[in-house]
Amino acid sequence: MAGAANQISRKKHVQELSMEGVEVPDQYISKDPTALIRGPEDVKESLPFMDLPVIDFTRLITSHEEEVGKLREAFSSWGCFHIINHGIESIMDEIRKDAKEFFQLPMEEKLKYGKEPNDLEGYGNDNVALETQARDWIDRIFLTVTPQDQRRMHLWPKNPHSFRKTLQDYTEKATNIIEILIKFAAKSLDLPENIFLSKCGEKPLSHCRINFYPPCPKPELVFGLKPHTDGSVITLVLPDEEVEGFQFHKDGQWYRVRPLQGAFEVNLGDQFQVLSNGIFKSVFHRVVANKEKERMSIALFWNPEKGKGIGPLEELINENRPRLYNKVEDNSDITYGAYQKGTSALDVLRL
Ligand SMILES: O=C(O)CCC(=O)C(=O)O
Ligand SMILES: [Fe+2]
Repeated sequence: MAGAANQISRKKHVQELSMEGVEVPDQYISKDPTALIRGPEDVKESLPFMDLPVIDFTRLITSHEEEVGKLREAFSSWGCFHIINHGIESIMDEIRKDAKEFFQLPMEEKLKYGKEPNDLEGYGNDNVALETQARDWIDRIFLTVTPQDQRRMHLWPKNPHSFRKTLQDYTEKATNIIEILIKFAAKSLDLPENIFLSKCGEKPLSHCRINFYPPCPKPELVFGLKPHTDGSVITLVLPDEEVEGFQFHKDGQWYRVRPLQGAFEVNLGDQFQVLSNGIFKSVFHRVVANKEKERMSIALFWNPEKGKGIGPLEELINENRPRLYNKVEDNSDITYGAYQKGTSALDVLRL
């Protein structure tokens, strides 16, 4: 009987489970003793808050020295920070509105853009590669954004009718911010501004993931997203403005983050750690579920051109700082495999 019940719930999306108010199904509850958390007791309200560094984007792009210094510090000892004064507040509101509307549509409408079971792209829930691994308490839309000729347009929602255009406008502006941050990251190390970008090739690969975390009756048993580092160079996250949930790990401790109105959150990914020969640090982070409230975030993952080998910049290798990582030809398989196993891609790349 239990098996049959599992079969049924396995097909359901988290949003349906949440609305039906059923018990949290087993496959969402972590049982793996080697998982990166010890248990729900270190997840919840007992954790301290920590404000992330706040970078003023307008001050940064006018090469305000103090702001460039703050960026370097944020990249090298946090791997995670907020940016304000970025100038794209109105399109932020639009994409939030369209994405929320999509998740409110009837299931049969959303399933028109549904992903295939072993695919990542489209609307759907968490894929797990291992039976022992718990599913994340999340539904999402995952789409390739660039290169444009690799978009799978049949998976881009047409409902609400403005969705495609809004996503196009939003990701274009968000990409611009990411590329400026990568330039200023180089400047902050006294390197030519295009040095990282040019290593990443002409056709960066970017994916957008709209993360929708429905309320969970027992949030202490699940993760919205398990602890992980992003495999990207940089991830620009449009966080939920009202509902907290994002947590990060620093100096041996997990911290909660309060939402900051109008801000983006930037996560430095593994590939930037590799490119910078370990000067910049990718951030270990996770998302916890909420008992009463749904939460939504929109992540834009920016990666090098597909097949472009990524290794530490020669300029950042010297006697005092020997090469830390191997060059890797295609990081995406390593990253995804590592997430599924609950390990870090950097362990695979480290010399
Ligand atoms: O929901 C969030 O705040 C973070 C999302 C995230 O970490 C991801 O999509 O990789
Ligand atoms: Fe992430």
